[in-house]
Amino acid sequence: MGSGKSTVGARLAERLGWAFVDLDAEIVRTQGQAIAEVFRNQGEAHFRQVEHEALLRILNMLGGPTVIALGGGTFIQERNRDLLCQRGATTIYLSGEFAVLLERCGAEQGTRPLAQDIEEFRKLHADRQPIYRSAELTVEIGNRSPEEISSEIVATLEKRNSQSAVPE
Ligand SMILES: Nc1ncnc2c1ncn2[C@@H]1O[C@H](COP(=O)(O)OP(=O)(O)OP(=O)(O)O)[C@@H](O)[C@H]1O
Ligand SMILES: O=C(O)C1=C[C@@H](O)[C@@H](O)[C@H](O)C1
Ligand SMILES: [Mg+2]
Repeated sequence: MGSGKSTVGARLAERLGWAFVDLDAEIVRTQGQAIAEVFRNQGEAHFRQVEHEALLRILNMLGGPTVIALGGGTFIQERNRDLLCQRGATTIYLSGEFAVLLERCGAEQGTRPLAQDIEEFRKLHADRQPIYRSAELTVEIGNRSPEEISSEIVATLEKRNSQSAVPE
């Protein structure tokens, strides 16, 4: 949470000339309520089901190359990781110091239900690390701007593509 998936994802899509979809924004649009309200009114289990269905719908409707900003817990569900893998998605973990994430989420107080209590957020973040790190690529956000982070991702993707090209 707060690593910049939505911000960097949008910038990355622009740089690549790809479409961009933000999974949380899609949930807000289809549910007609903020994420915090879905948690409050229907509970986390319901949110996770809605999140999974939204990811499936997005993947089924892709019209071309697309950057998808997942929610902070999307990749934690095994069924979502399986789905992304089956569809050939390149998964990228934006890794950052907890203090940076905390500061950013604190500035948007109330919007992330699982970041309300600092110690619970810290534990959740630590517990999730092994799964986040199973993404195909890990990018350290450091203190860099969205522009700098997306530049690194573009360069990494270009390098991977040139390495996987069949030599003549
Ligand atoms: N590289 C950056 N430098 C400075 N501020 C940033 C950077 N990336 C994102 N931010 C800011 O940090 C906050 C959180 O970013 P963002 O919403 O993109 O995170 P997220 O990973 O999508 O969070 P979530 O897991 O809740 O979806 C926003 O206010 C955003 O403007
Ligand atoms: O880390 C999480 O579990 C979440 C992160 C946000 O993106 C939202 O998807 C929601 O607040 C849950
Ligand atoms: Mg986001």
